[in-house]
Amino acid sequence: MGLYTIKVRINSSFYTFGSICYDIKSVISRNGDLELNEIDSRRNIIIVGFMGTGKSTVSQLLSERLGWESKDTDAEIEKAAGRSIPQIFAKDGEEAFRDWETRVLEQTLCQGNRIVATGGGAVLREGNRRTMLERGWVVALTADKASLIRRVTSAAEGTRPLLAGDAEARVSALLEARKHAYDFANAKVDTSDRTPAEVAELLLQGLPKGWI
Ligand SMILES: Nc1ncnc2c1ncn2[C@@H]1O[C@H](COP(=O)(O)OP(=O)(O)O)[C@@H](O)[C@H]1O
Ligand SMILES: O=C(O)C1=C[C@@H](OP(=O)(O)O)[C@@H](O)[C@H](O)C1
Ligand SMILES: [Mg+2]
Repeated sequence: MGLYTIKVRINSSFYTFGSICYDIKSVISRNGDLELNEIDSRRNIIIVGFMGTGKSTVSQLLSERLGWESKDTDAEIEKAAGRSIPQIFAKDGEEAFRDWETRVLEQTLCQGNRIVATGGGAVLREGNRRTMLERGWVVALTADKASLIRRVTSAAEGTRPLLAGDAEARVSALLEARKHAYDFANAKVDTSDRTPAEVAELLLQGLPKGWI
């Protein structure tokens, strides 16, 4: 047997090994043994879907309803980067944003009992899809094109760099490009003619029996 030196760079309060999350605070060296406490990070509700399907809105409602913490990966990215999403896209480009997204998704899902709203493009990387399926129940919100356009062009909107310019044309092109991107989810809820509260209710009804 050779002698191995294992170096772990700790820059966060958890550490992932394979698909399991360990709490760094509970890494104790007792009698020279390394102990890692596994965090139960397999029970989360993860919301995916195209921009404007209502992921961020519905995650807040579910959080109030279940008393689970709600996290929005876009907000977490902005906090961690200290910049807005349009600023990240403008200065570093989409790939840099996707790298932030992968890191934040991994961190956010290293806990349990969370409602996690993702950004519409978080499903594009295979590794992200795997992480989501390993860490909870993935629900895809959908909506027809007219509803999406109405929502993403409303007064308070304008924060999505991928829709800059002709938002209607961009929604059409991206919807086509991503038409199968959300198929991996465990369940789907159509939000077109539903209020966010109705969407939240349907989503809860579709959870596996005895899961919450
Ligand atoms: N079911 C719904 N019906 C009508 N408007 C909605 C619905 N869900 C969300 N919205 C509105 O659409 C816009 C986008 O919602 P948001 O939650 O930010 O979507 P996402 O996070 O999926 O991009 C917001 O102005 C929000 O108030
Ligand atoms: O679909 C996408 O690629 C994106 C969706 C946005 O989130 P929402 O889906 O919450 O708008 C945000 O992550 C970013 O602008 C990129
Ligand atoms: Mg959102």
